[in-house]
Amino acid sequence: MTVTTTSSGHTLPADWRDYYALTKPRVMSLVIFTGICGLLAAPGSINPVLGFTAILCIALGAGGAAALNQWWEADIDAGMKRTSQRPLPAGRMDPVNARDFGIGISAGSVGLMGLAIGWLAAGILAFSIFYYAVIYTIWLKPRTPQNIVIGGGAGAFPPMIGWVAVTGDITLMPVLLFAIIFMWTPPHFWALALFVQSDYAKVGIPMMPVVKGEASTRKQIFAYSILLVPLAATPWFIGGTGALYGITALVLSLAFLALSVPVSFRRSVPDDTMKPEKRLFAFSIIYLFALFGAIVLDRVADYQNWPIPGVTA
Ligand code: HEM
Ligand SMILES: CC(C)=CCC/C(C)=C/CC/C(C)=C/COP(=O)(O)OP(=O)(O)O
Repeated sequence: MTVTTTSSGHTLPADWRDYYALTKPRVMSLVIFTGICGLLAAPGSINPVLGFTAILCIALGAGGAAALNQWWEADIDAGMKRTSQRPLPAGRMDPVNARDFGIGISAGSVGLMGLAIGWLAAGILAFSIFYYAVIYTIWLKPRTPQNIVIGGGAGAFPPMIGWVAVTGDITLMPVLLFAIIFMWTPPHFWALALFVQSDYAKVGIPMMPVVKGEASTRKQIFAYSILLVPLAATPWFIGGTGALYGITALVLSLAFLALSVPVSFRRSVPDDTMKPEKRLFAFSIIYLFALFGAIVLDRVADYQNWPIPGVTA
């Protein structure tokens, strides 16, 4: 077994990077960011050590759920070009170790969240782990083209968990933050699915482009992108944020909608470069980072006193 040495000369087991890869760090970086934003945007305050603990629990829970997802899907991942080099399909790790790692950090995250922060936040964290690892990965993903629409809920919980860690209760605002990610997920993923659909067809996963075809998928991307415009601005409309967030949300969502237009009203041709789809997918990630960053900036900049349409004169 090769070993890796750190800058200080300490050796690490060669497979620590595989355990890290099991947590899907690149994807989960945005998931955790939305959790941090939910915590920072919530009214009230939290001890910084407890705040850090809450975010650590969200990160461990997301990573544990991702490890369980990869343990369950090792055979599917082996059949897709995009995922074939992951630790399990590539044979670099014992599946039992991946499963135990996923269970361990998931359970640890829920227990620590409950003891340090509160059992409502811990309960939502536990449910989101179950939602991703069981409801989405085992039940929905292999059965229905609505898999990522319903399953998208799993990825929408982190900002609610961060918010509840501070306030201790679920109000309309964290529900709206959940709804925004829920509505964002289908165009985010289907833009990608349009240019990797052959992979999913090969392993028999009923993603929308495989089951309903490109035209239907493209129209649905447009529909969700239209709905995202008013939804993303709703926290402002109801007075939950100031105009800094509200205007940023409208500009970002209209840009998102504009990028969805070429995706929605075209058909791919043989050897298509799929540029519009790749642009929309890439922008979907920038969009969510910027949108949730704006929620925090708005809270910090205290724009709460700006005139809010329909609420103040
Ligand atoms: C069921 C819901 C979702 C599905 C099916 C999905 C699917 C995917 C897929 C297949 C990729 C390509 C990454 C790879 O090849 O490993 C990806 C990338 C990404 N996803 Fe999603 N995603 C979902 C939800 C989310 C959520 C909720 C977030 C964050 C809040 C998110 C953030 C990202 C990010 C940041 C990337 C880029 C990762 C990179 O650069 O490698 N995704 N998504
Ligand atoms: C706190 C907590 C539990 C957070 C979870 C957040 C979450 C569910 C994010 C979704 C991330 C994602 C890439 C889903 C796709 O899985 P996939 O198996 O369809 O993607 P793949 O084909 O790349 O493996």
